[in-house]
Amino acid sequence: MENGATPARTAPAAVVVAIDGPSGTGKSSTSKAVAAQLGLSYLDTGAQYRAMTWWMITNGIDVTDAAAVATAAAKPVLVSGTDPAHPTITVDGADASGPIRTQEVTSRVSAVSAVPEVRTLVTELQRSIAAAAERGIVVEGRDIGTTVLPDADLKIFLTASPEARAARRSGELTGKDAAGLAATREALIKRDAADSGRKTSPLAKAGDAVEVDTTELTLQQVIECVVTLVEEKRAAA
Ligand SMILES: Nc1ncnc2c1ncn2[C@@H]1O[C@H](COP(=O)(O)OP(=O)(O)O)[C@@H](O)[C@H]1O
Ligand SMILES: Nc1ccn([C@@H]2O[C@H](COP(=O)(O)OP(=O)(O)O)[C@@H](O)[C@H]2O)c(=O)n1
Repeated sequence: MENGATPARTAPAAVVVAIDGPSGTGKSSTSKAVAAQLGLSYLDTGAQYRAMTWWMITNGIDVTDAAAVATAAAKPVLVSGTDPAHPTITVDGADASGPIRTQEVTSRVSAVSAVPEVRTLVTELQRSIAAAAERGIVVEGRDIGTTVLPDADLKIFLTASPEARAARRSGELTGKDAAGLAATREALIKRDAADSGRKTSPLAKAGDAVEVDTTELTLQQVIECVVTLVEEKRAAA
């Protein structure tokens, strides 16, 4: 270095991480923790489809009428906050973080997210959020590695047995009673089938994604695994 000056420490290049997988595999918990640990932004794309669904329900749109959903899709203004310590979502300026988690929204979101016009709009929004994340971002969903960010630096596909996923979800919602567990398992399998079977950008593992089966792993182990994979990518860049 000329003049014996200390070289300025350059910030690591922005890294884009795509985390996909079915419900209850640990995408949200893992993505938030990895983003927080590495100083990256975080985007929950499922929350955006849920917000779109909530808006449709609130505005009296029949979510089984794909043409009506397609026509209305451009109306709501969705804004996602990308701080992993405090992720937010608003619809037309109103906080939607509570209402998007209801059973009503959960049971209808797959119908709305299957509508191509909805996906086009939401995908554009997701790409613009990712492009604006100066230090990089962890984006979680169903089609991030395959469609939204096919050039992501690292793609992870999380899996877990239906039993493990239902137990995790059921523990969140209703406690551990057997009837609740069975109902949660059925609803989860039905939503996976709808999300995997739709024509437009279905839930799928990208060819170059790293698959991590979380069935027998603790959340902490999954987080450590993903952080290590990101650090390896950065070191190799
Ligand atoms: N490896 C794991 N072991 C046990 N519980 C987990 C694990 N990963 C996530 N969880 C729990 O399972 C539930 C669903 O996780 P979440 O991150 O919301 O999954 P997803 O975003 O894939 O639907 C949460 O209560 C979370 O704390
Ligand atoms: N990239 C994405 C993310 C979610 N979704 C849809 O949004 C729904 C809700 O996603 P979510 O991530 O909140 O679902 P959970 O796994 O948290 O239950 C999914 O069931 C899909 O129908 C999608 O189609 N594409």
